[in-house]
Amino acid sequence: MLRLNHLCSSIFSAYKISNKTLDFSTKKFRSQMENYTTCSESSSSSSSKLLFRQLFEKESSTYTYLLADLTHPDKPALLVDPVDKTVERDISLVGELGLKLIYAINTHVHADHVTGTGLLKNKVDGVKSIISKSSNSKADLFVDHGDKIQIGNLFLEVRATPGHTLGCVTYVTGDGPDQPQPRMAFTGDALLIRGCGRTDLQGGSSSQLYKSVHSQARTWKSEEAFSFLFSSSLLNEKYACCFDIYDSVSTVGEEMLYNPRLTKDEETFENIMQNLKLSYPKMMDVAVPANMVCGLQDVTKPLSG
Ligand SMILES: N[C@@H](CCC(=O)N[C@@H](CSS)C(=O)NCC(=O)O)C(=O)O
Repeated sequence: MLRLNHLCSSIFSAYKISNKTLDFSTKKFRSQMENYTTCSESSSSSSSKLLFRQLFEKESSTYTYLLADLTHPDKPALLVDPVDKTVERDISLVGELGLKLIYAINTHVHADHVTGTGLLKNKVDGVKSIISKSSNSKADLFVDHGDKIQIGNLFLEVRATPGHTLGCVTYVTGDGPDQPQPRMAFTGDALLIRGCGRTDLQGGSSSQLYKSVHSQARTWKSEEAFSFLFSSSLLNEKYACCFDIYDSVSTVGEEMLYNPRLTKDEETFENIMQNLKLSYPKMMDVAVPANMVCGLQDVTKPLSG
């Protein structure tokens, strides 16, 4: 409940976006928020019911997300950005909840940890790995901007958000009366809570990241400002000095108002990004090659790509 209160206090205020004031305290929005009280299940007025879990891996400070359609007879599920070190935890949880894991999907080729995708494929029958085509990695299935990933009656839309890496994508829960509300955006490391992914490695570009976020923002309908934003990494300084569990979620609208990097003009943003002075990720030389093959530690099955 504390968590809900935190969300409410940061969200239930009037936000001004593109000269349009959005009232976050509406009755409708409050009732939608109540679906997140336990942070585990979200229902819409439809027959689909989303199960949602945010899971954390301490060493790399990575968030993994578990999503499933609870109303479908198979309870199909997917994991967004699994980590190799926490694969057993993820498999146990999927089993305990009676879910059928069908996809292990990645937002991009990570540099700070090895993806759990390969281990999941080896340990759970039928799991397929997914990554963007533009990542140039190996996987079972590739996605491009505009594609949809179906789990039961729920789906995720794929939105290209390059800039942190060349092939970064954001997965957004579906739009429509039978899809959960508010929508949820899984941004990987493109847009972080009060920050963004670094742009100095892996084909990164600050100008491209700026355009990715702002061009997406222009396409958002006013209600989408309410969408929850879930990243895969925390801002480096946030984790190092003032990590607070309540900062594990934001909204699209909140970031468009308060993100200290992306609310600046493009030139200032590029200047900020050039002067971050972040150290080289500890796992980079191991993680990137492993993640280019979706983390397949022991390649038993041929993959396309
Ligand atoms: N300390 C970590 C790496 C920290 C880091 O560089 N984080 C990345 C995301 S993972 S490549 C990032 O983009 N951070 C942005 C920021 O401003 O903090 C390690 O060595 O693993």
